[in-house]
Order: sequence, then structure tokens, then C-alpha cells
Amino acid sequence: MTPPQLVVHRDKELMAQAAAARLITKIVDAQASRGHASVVLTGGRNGNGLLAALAAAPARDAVDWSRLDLWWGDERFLPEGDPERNVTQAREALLDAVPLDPARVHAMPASDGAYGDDADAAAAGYADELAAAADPEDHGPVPTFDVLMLGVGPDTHVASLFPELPAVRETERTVVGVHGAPKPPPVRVSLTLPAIRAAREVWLLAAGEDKAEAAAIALSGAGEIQAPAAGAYGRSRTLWLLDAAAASQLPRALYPPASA
Ligand SMILES: O=C1O[C@H](COP(=O)(O)O)[C@@H](O)[C@H](O)[C@H]1O
Repeated sequence: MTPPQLVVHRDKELMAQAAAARLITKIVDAQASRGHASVVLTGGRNGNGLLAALAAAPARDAVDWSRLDLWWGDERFLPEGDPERNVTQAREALLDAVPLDPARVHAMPASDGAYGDDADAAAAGYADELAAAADPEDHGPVPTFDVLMLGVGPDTHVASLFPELPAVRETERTVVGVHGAPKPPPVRVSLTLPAIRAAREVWLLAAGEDKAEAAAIALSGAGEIQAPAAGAYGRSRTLWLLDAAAASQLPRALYPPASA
């Protein structure tokens, strides 16, 4: 487990811009050293804010978009093109504006797609896609993502791993169908904690006052079943990117004094 590092920005706009700049640098560095990069996107307000900031950043042209693999941490299991689907929102915020290779955009299945309305089959299909993309050096059924981003919900959920639901207890499968999610829609598809932990870097995004309690709980030693965000960490780095409002309930010992 890599211990969480915290960066606290003044407000959510600055956080989104700084995180977008950080992501551009990560992708460019990975492409320079390995020829390609892989990023796992998150849904939600903070994830979409980051993508919009990236779309507006002139430095986005430093990325070779054709050599970037995009995956998703979770998806709301809805029909293709539904405005509530994470992929639909990501396309609007950024993806439609950059020259990605469509074969490298690994959206999670829709509820009117190849698996019909069977979220568990859709999850198994996505797990197969991940396994097929993994190299022998990845030591497992999931690629070693360069960066995996997770929005933190006000209830400490990450991806579609909600407190106490079976998905957060999963230790074998890399992707699961989620049923009875407390946040709509109730049916979702999600990476599990073991799949999340395959990433080199895990970035948790939390901006806004409604994330303050969740951040304080997850960073104060809570268990991952009760607070899924506490169980999300990367192989090399776990980074919490917060704004001042989301950091406002953190114990002083955790709050980095020199953040801007
Ligand atoms: O439903 C979801 O919610 C979380 C957090 O969203 P936010 O709007 O509270 O920031 C998100 O990370 C997840 O991908 C999404 O499906």
C-alpha cells in the first residue's frame, strides 16, 4: 500500500486546472518512455471538471492522443448515448475534441449493447477486454495503468464501489456488476479494488464542501468496506487532489501547510 499524499488547491477551478496540467505531463512522460500511455477516467463532477480543464489547456496539444488508451473506472449501466453515462459526459467534456484512436477508447458496455441488460455479463466482458490488454510484465489480468482517477463521492464511494455493498468486498474479479447502488442509477459496472490497485498511480479527486466529511473519514484510518476511498491506492503513488473546501475537515496533522 502506498500512503496517500495530499495536494490542496484554493478552489475547484484551480484544482481542475492543476490536475489537468499534471495529467498532461504524466501522459507525455509515459509516451516518451514507453511509446504509449494508459489512463482510467472517472465520472462525476470533479472528473468531468478535470476533462473540461484539459480541453481548455493549450498544452493538450503536447499529448499524442493516438497513442493513449482510455479506460473507465465505472459506468452507469444505461443505454448508449444516455446523458447520464460517464462516457457520454467524458465525450462532451473532452474526448470529442481530441484525435483519439477509437480502438483505444475502451468504454464500458451499455445496457442496450452486446450484453443486453445483464450488468454482470457486461462486467465479465470488460474484464476480458482488460485481460486481453495486459502484458506478461503486468503480472495479472489488468494492464498497469499509468494513472487511474477516481472521484470521491460524499459517502466515500469511489468508482461504483459503495460502502458495505458486495462490490467493495470483491477480492478475485477485476470488474463486477453493481446492483442496488444508493446513488442513481442503481445498476452499474465497476472496477474492483484489486483492479484499481494495479495502477501505477491512483489519483483521488475531491472538491467542494460536500466532499469534506468523506475525505476526512477516508484519510483518518477508516476501513475500505465502510469507506471505499480508503482502499484505493496505486502501486507507486496514491495522490489526493483536493480543494480547500474538501480539505476543511481534515485533521491538521494531515493538512499540508504549504499547499496552494
Ligand atoms: O456516480 C458516480 O459518482 C462518483 C462521484 O461523483 P461526484 O459527482 O460526487 O464527484 C464518480 O466518481 C463515479 O465515477 C460516478 O459514476
